[in-house]
Amino acid sequence: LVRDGAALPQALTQVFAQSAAPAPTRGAIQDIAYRTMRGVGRAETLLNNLASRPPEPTLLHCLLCVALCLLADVDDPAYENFTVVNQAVTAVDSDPQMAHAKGMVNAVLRRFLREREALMASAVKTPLGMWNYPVWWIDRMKAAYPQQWQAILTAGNAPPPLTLRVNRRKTGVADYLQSLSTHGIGARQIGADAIRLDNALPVAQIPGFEDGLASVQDAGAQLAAPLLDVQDGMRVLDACAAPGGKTGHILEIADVDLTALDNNAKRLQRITQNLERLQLQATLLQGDASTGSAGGGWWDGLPFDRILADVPCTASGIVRRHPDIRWLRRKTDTEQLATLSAKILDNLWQMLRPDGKLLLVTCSVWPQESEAQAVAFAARNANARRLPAPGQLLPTADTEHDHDGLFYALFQKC
Ligand SMILES: C[S@@+](CC[C@H](N)C(=O)[O-])C[C@H]1O[C@@H](n2cnc3c(N)ncnc32)[C@H](O)[C@@H]1O
Repeated sequence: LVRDGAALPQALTQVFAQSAAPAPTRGAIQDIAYRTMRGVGRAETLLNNLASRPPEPTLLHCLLCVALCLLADVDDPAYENFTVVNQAVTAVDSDPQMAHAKGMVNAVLRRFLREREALMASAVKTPLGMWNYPVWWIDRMKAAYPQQWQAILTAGNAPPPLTLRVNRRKTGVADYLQSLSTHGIGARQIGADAIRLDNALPVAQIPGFEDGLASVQDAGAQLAAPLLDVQDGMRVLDACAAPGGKTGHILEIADVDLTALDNNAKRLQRITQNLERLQLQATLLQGDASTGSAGGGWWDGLPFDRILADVPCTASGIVRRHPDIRWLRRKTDTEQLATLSAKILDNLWQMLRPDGKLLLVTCSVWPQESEAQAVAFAARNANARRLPAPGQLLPTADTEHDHDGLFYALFQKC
């Protein structure tokens, strides 16, 4: 399904809708799927070297790639080798379309185990086998970040930690850490409101989650609401708001009149759910952030004091959380999304009051969507003064400062 263009969460939802698999099996399927997204480049390289005539990219090809991903992961093996081989062979045997290939699958996987060292050494000589990203992605990263490209690609292959945002309306970081400790959950503070758990947990096991004491949000994303500099009584627009991570944070920080806009009705429902859990309120609107300043659209014509523009982007900075993104994106997506974002920014700028502030956010590391976008916006709008903000944050898996790759540029209207 992902090969056909479906995002992994949607692909898994589709698979689970057609299966009666119990919860633990679904958990295992999900884990294998995410591992596969992180390792499929190497697995395909291995398969090309292992099979004299690798199967067409059909179910059989996918199954071999999944098995090779699991067998190649010697640092964090999910299963014993014999389990992987036996399960792969059993799966092939149980499908009338694939059963003829049972012997081949068995032979390929066993040969891999016999010759693993040499095969891995050969696979990592190719960029795809070494880094597990499309080659165009690797080349672009090298060009954009000649010094850091390897660290960025490595960070994107690491499993993400679970980072929480403590709801300061309900509790404080110290008290919440204490509560986690009482529940035997190891964690540390990594930002003003950010806590990183030592081990990931299902949200149902996070103390006070259902009562809105904490939300799941990357530490880098938690910089948005404080940077926006919201004060009680302000009129604030969160322009590309769904699923509402930053909406919730803004409302936790100040009593503002907040409009949360998104053009996707289904995703807007997720803002409703999140705000209900946090017991906070906003006006939710479905609309296109790139239109509406000229009247006749979703905007009521009253200027905003603050605008958060968390524009749609390639999400190239959050690949460790969404390892499928690298395989779904096309090289040309960056330009298309940058063009849309520029339109959104210019439109929103008309809705900002003089002296007001607009914060541009992307979860991308491609300069075209981030720094170049900010520079071009300032060049187009002479009344935009750029204020200090972090700029490009590169993803890092450092335990003290762990965060995704994000970009922040703050503008004030003169
Ligand atoms: C990066 S996500 C926003 C994440 C969100 N701010 C948060 O912190 O949870 C970008 C959002 O922009 C929305 N979007 C895309 N194009 C849009 C448009 N033209 N107008 C409004 N929203 C748009 C998408 O549906 C998506 O929900």
